[in-house]
Amino acid sequence: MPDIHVSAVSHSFGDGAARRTVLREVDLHLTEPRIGVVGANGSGKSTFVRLLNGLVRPDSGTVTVDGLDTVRDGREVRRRVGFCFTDPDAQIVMPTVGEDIAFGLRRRGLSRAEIAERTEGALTAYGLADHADHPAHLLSGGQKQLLALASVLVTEPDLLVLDEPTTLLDLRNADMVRRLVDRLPQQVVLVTHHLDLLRGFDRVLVFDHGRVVHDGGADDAVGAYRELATR
Ligand SMILES: Nc1ncnc2c1ncn2[C@@H]1O[C@H](COP(=O)(O)OP(=O)(O)OP(=O)(O)O)[C@@H](O)[C@H]1O
Repeated sequence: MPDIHVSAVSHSFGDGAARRTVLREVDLHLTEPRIGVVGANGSGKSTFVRLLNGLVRPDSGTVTVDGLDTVRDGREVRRRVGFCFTDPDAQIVMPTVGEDIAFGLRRRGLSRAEIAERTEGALTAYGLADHADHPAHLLSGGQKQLLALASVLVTEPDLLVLDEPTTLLDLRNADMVRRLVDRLPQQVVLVTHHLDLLRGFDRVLVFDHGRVVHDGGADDAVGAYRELATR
């Protein structure tokens, strides 16, 4: 499993009176296969996971993935860290569903035959086989979320970061994503408000006002989060 080191990371957005500190002195060493991230709206979860592939550069402190610094070695880090955004529209880059899945593979210099084979496999695995030539922006919200997941997983990253991957999915597809995450060989960091997705996770971090206020097994952490939410 990749080795994630987050050392003394603080981060703020905005300037002057509008300055808002979103992460405060976060220190973590993450090596477990399944890591969940929960917390109230605005508690810093998305900002935290965006550190992991260098999308957010910390104001202070460092983040490394397998010894690679997410700022200094950003390009290499992004090859290893697959990232699925909450809003799948932010991730669709090509006109059709099939082309979108193939896009990440083309950038990796694979042969035409290999790209076609892997793309077809992903289309089938995510229930999108009938939509290969369909305009990607015309998919339903949930189908777009599945496409975003397929386009990232097809590149076989070492670490997969999922920021609320099931917000738009119906019950069946949300369940499909849960089972899929269970089976993945990769390390997964998953942000969610759907606590049932975290069943069996090795470690769950609870964020509150930019700090990790609880860090433990799934049951304990979910209990701590519930308590925090009802305070
Ligand atoms: N690019 C940005 N510019 C300015 N402020 C930002 C930016 N990104 C996030 N923030 C602010 O940082 C705070 C934390 O946001 P973040 O998205 O990390 O929270 P979250 O815990 O993921 O919330 P949610 O559960 O609602 O998705 C929020 O107040 C948000 O407005």
